[in-house]
Amino acid sequence: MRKKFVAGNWKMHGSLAVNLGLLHALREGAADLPAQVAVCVPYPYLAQARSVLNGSAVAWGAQDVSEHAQGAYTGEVSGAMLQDFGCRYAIVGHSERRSFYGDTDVVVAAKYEAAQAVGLTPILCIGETLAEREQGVTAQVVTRQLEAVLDRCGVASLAQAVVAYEPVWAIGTGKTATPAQAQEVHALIRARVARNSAAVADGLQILYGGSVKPGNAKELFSRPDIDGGLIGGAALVASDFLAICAAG
Ligand SMILES: O=C[C@H](O)COP(=O)(O)O
Repeated sequence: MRKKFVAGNWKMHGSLAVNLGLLHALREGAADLPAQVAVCVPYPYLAQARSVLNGSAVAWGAQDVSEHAQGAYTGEVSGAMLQDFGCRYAIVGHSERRSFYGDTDVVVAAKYEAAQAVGLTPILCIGETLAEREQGVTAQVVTRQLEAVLDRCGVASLAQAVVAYEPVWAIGTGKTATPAQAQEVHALIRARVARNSAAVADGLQILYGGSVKPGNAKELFSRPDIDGGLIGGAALVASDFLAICAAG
């Protein structure tokens, strides 16, 4: 039986002052929830997340990681540095990284590998754009994105990873995929992994991301292949995020 997992992705939001109240509210509010809970914060706030969340039920992580272990890569942050700050997770392949910063499938797979090399759990984001959905190529797109990682790291690596299906057209738009639409793609992802390993597919947490709110979380999370959510905007409001976590 897979445990539900709800992760917040703060994106480029926050300040030391604003984060403080949010982190303390999560520390207290998530104490007795059955779901696993994590927040992925901007790099400068990792120390603050560690300081407030250490010893709590809430894990923390980063929103990206370099594919390089170390060296002359100005502006990059390595997996080992994230480990230094107690991170458990690193998001890789978020559609905003893919579209704004040119992260290709190959780069995303390299980042996934770099995260795992230091013991971080990558949260691998995959998902189609609106144009791709309208062209009827959703299955091909998510399969291609997943296979980039399968080809590089093998199916066994997914036993130490989380996948997040995030249809790009649903991110920050208020347009949530219907539970049936999301379930269909989640089942397809799990079936593709099962072609390589039924056991890994069975244990794999596949999160849904894209305009998840307190009002739609329960219905989404009740679908058999939806194991929780990767939450953007609603993760910035403690009561909303905790309500979503409680739906898990
Ligand atoms: O990583 C989170 C997703 O991009 C979802 O963002 P959203 O909940 O604001 O739509």
